[in-house]
Amino acid sequence: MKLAIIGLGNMGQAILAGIAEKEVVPLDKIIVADKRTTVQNKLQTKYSNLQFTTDNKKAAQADYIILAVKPQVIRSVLEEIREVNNKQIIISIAAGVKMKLLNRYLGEEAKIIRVMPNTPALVGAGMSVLNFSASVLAEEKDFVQSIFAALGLSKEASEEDMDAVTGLSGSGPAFVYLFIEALADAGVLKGLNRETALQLAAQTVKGSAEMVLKTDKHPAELKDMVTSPAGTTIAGVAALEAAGFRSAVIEAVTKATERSEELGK
Ligand SMILES: NC(=O)C1=CN([C@@H]2O[C@H](COP(=O)(O)OP(=O)(O)OC[C@H]3O[C@@H](n4cnc5c(N)ncnc54)[C@H](O)[C@@H]3O)[C@@H](O)[C@H]2O)C=CC1
Ligand SMILES: O=C(O)[C@@H]1CCC=N1
Repeated sequence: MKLAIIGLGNMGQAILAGIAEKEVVPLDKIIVADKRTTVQNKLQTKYSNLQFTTDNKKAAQADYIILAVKPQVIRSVLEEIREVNNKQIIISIAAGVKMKLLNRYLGEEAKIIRVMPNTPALVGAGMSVLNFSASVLAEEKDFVQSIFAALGLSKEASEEDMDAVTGLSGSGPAFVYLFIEALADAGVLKGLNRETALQLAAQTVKGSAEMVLKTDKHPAELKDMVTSPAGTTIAGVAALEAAGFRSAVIEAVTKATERSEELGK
């Protein structure tokens, strides 16, 4: 069994790092392809057993092929690999790129899996959402699920949900980083040193997220637990509400979802 990753940018490298860390696929069974040879130098120093190529057709001989190129270049890569590929499993992580388009290039019977991962996969804390074409066999599904489960949480969704998934968990890390940066800036404004402020901000977000995931409590209940009558927190919550924090976040996910829909056209 051989795995290829085509496109070793931010997300391709995050997936590779997660696979290497968890040893879910041995590195000597992985071939990676990118047009940039500078990526090769960097990756070969880091992972000595990895096979690297600039030839997508060579990578497309693998059994499972992860396409981690941008939506804007995926058509040209599909053109290249479709000459080689016939019964392999194609895993596309491209935002907005629909099954219909992938089928147009690879055939109606092609085994295609759409996945929307996110960059925290790099540290084993990713969120990946998978959508399978009907022709993918149970054991193939299991194998691909095992890869993404090793990178964090993984779950299945219908294709119609994939744009919203992209807007929320695909793009979401960037929104959360903005929040962390803003928390840290506020700490600095109030006299904390930058290093301390950033650590406090990141651990606060991590701990709060774990409370949501590990307790059965609704976020509103968890918020109420922090919010003492006439205390500090309610003063801050009121300021966030006055500034339209919730509607700004809803608008961010809505715009990201709409952009994913656009990329699919
Ligand atoms: N960055 C993220 O957080 C996430 C990205 N994605 C999806 O992952 C894909 C890649 O995104 P990023 O890693 O952010 O982009 P990126 O620009 O960092 O990486 C793309 C890589 O593809 C390479 N490339 C370009 N043309 C190529 C070709 N013809 N053949 C082989 N390699 C080629 C580039 O050299 C680059 O290394 C996109 O489709 C995006 O929608 C999905 C989930 C999250
Ligand atoms: O910004 C993007 O288009 C990609 C897809 C989801 C996260 N990053």
